[in-house]
Amino acid sequence: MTAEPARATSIDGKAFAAGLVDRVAAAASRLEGAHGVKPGLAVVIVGEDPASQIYVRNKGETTQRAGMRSDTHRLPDTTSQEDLLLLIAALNADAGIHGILVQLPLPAHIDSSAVLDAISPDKDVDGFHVVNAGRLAVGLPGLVPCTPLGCLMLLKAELGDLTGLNAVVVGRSNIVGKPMAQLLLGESCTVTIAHSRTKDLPALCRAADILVAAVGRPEMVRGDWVKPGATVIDVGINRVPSKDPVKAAEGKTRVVGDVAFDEAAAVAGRITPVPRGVGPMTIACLLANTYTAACRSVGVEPESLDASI
Ligand SMILES: NC(=O)C1=CN([C@@H]2O[C@H](COP(=O)(O)OP(=O)(O)OC[C@H]3O[C@@H](n4cnc5c(N)ncnc54)[C@H](OP(=O)(O)O)[C@@H]3O)[C@@H](O)[C@H]2O)C=CC1
Ligand SMILES: Nc1nc(=O)c2c([nH]1)NC[C@@H]1CN(c3ccc(C(=O)N[C@@H](CCC(=O)O)C(=O)O)cc3)C=[N+]21
Repeated sequence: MTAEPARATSIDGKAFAAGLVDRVAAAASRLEGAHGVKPGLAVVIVGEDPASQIYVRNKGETTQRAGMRSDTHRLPDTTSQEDLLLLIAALNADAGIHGILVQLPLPAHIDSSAVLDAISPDKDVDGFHVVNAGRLAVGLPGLVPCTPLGCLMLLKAELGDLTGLNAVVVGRSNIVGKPMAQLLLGESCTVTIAHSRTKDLPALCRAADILVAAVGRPEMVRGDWVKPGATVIDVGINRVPSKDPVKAAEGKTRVVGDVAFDEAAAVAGRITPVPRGVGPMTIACLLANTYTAACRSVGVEPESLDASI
């Protein structure tokens, strides 16, 4: 049997993200020129999780590249919840900081929701605070979680108007699946949210014009789950052993998504790769949210950052 050639367009999230970072940088420099406000982001990381360290470093570098202030607070994994809450209170009160991100997951002895809800909703650039989740649900302006926001920007750049399209979101987390579904509903898609208890997931996915996979299971979505011509957004970031058995034995890993890329690309119209798909958009949207929060802190309407590549 010969492999089917891939025919889907691979959506270049990395290039789109670079363009977005440039637009944020330009808008942030105009904000600073006009109002003397330099957007500032504080990232708090508790513990030594290596994947988190890489992500936090990328964020710091990209933030500075965008001409914004970036502070990283690294705390030992023995930090008490009380001390973490004290740091958040200090950052809430710091007028030079417009965005606060507490890297997840937190160590088990800390109650994540108590920590996330201690962040001022106006500085909650992750959009995880219950107030921002509520604003998104009722259609009020707030701060929208970065990963679903990045997915929506890619979808609108690729497809234009999404009205009436069937969207299936696989995953119902508060961080990705639920806000993704809210955003697609806001674009007048017909939205179905699937999860681990969904019956006949492959058949459900085959009805989707837009299929978003946010599951955390390497290559779970197969080619025959995809409707011909559909747009597939792969949010998954999964580390699996390297293909080369020698390297795998040395503990080398590679990153794959929640979608079996080659199979799905043979059927889909458009698909995001992993890496270089949704991941870079998450970071770019974090900067966009920090810019938005900085504008609102001085009562200025943020400039539109939406644009095609
Ligand atoms: N690219 C990026 O910037 C980011 C990527 N990620 C990645 O996205 C993925 C999802 O993250 P997150 O939402 O935080 O993960 P969670 O583990 O919080 O949620 C996973 C969801 O997938 C569902 N699920 C699990 N197994 C199945 C299954 N067999 N069939 C159908 N649904 C299933 C779960 O269902 P149930 O609720 O029933 O348990 C749950 O709703 C991960 O790979 C993560 O690394 C996350 C954040 C940012
Ligand atoms: N409070 C909080 N907010 C988050 O948004 C958050 C978090 N905690 N915890 C961890 C997850 C994961 N996440 C990623 C962001 C970017 C890439 C990214 O840039 N990925 C690149 C490189 C991938 C690689 O090679 O490792 C890519 O996909 O091309 C990946 C993962 C944000 N998260």
